[in-house]
Amino acid sequence: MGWGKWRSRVSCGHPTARSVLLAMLLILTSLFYCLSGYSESAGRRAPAPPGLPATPPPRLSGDGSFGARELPQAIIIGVKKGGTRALLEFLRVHPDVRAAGAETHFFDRFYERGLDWYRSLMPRTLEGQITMEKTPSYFVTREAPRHVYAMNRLTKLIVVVRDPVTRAISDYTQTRTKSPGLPSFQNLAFKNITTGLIDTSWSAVHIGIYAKHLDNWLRYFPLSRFLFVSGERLVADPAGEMGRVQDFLGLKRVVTDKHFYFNQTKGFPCLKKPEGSSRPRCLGKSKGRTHPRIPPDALLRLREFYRPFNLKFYQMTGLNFGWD
Ligand SMILES: Nc1ncnc2c1ncn2[C@@H]1O[C@H](COP(=O)(O)OS(=O)(=O)O)[C@@H](OP(=O)(O)O)[C@H]1O
Repeated sequence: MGWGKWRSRVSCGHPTARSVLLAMLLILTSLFYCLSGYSESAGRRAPAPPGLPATPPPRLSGDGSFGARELPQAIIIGVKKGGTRALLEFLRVHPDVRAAGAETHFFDRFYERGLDWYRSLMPRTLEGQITMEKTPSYFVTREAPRHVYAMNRLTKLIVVVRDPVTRAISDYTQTRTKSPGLPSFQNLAFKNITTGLIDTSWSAVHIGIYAKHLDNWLRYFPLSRFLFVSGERLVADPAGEMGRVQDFLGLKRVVTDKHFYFNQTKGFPCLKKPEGSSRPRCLGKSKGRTHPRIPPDALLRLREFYRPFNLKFYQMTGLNFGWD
């Protein structure tokens, strides 16, 4: 069959030629849709099926590093000299915890700098990791609960508490390290040593009135939002206390007794493998200082002073810390 004849057959609409043409058209059309559909899904995110959230954007930051900085979901708010550094360092061993290393003091000193500034201090986190920070002065700062509430009323709050008498001596020991000429502990703790009148305006004494500070926080947060960690048990049984903390934070119990050993020289539990290191490490020299000897009658008077506040604190928290 010659070219002319073929052409005339096609143009004349011969049935065989028509079906061949139709088949070719169909193939071409489906090929076109296939190709255009492919390029669409490669270039754009497919819409989420009804009722399901759209695929979250990848947590890649502008500079290409992984994760995003988030505001903390949990904060160690106190207390100063309670064992807050130990707790944070123990938590950082957990792969799902990322924490700001230094105390940020956002809610007590730098609140006017705003939440974006605060967020910028946080480490990057991946999906499923929680962001934390510790600033022990929050617990005794009047405005702190209101500020934390304004950020997120569901923030989890951890308070490491320690016998207020030992805590006061620890606080004093730290101040004396920085100012060697400081008067004696009893000189500062008592308005009048003979009458035994306590100077509650001295911060080392004031911080230990836990019931009073907790009262201020309870104006904003229910008790269920708090976890009270015993500073004494954190030393005597770090793994046990860490179990409670991980449960409270909704974390798998990853940090266990396998992570700790008791360092006889330091007199404290230390980490076998701290975050980012494969070598054992204890906390620095500023943690676990030798305390000065305080006269027994001064200690006794101070214990008497704290007793009713401690009992109130046990009642408020439903926990007996055994300080009396
Ligand atoms: N594992 C371990 N290693 C060393 N120290 C430990 C540990 N666990 C708790 N502690 C106690 O922590 C006390 C210091 O508390 P903080 O970290 O809250 O102090 S601070 O407020 O941040 O300055 C610190 O107080 P001092 O003993 O008075 O120095 C320690 O008693």
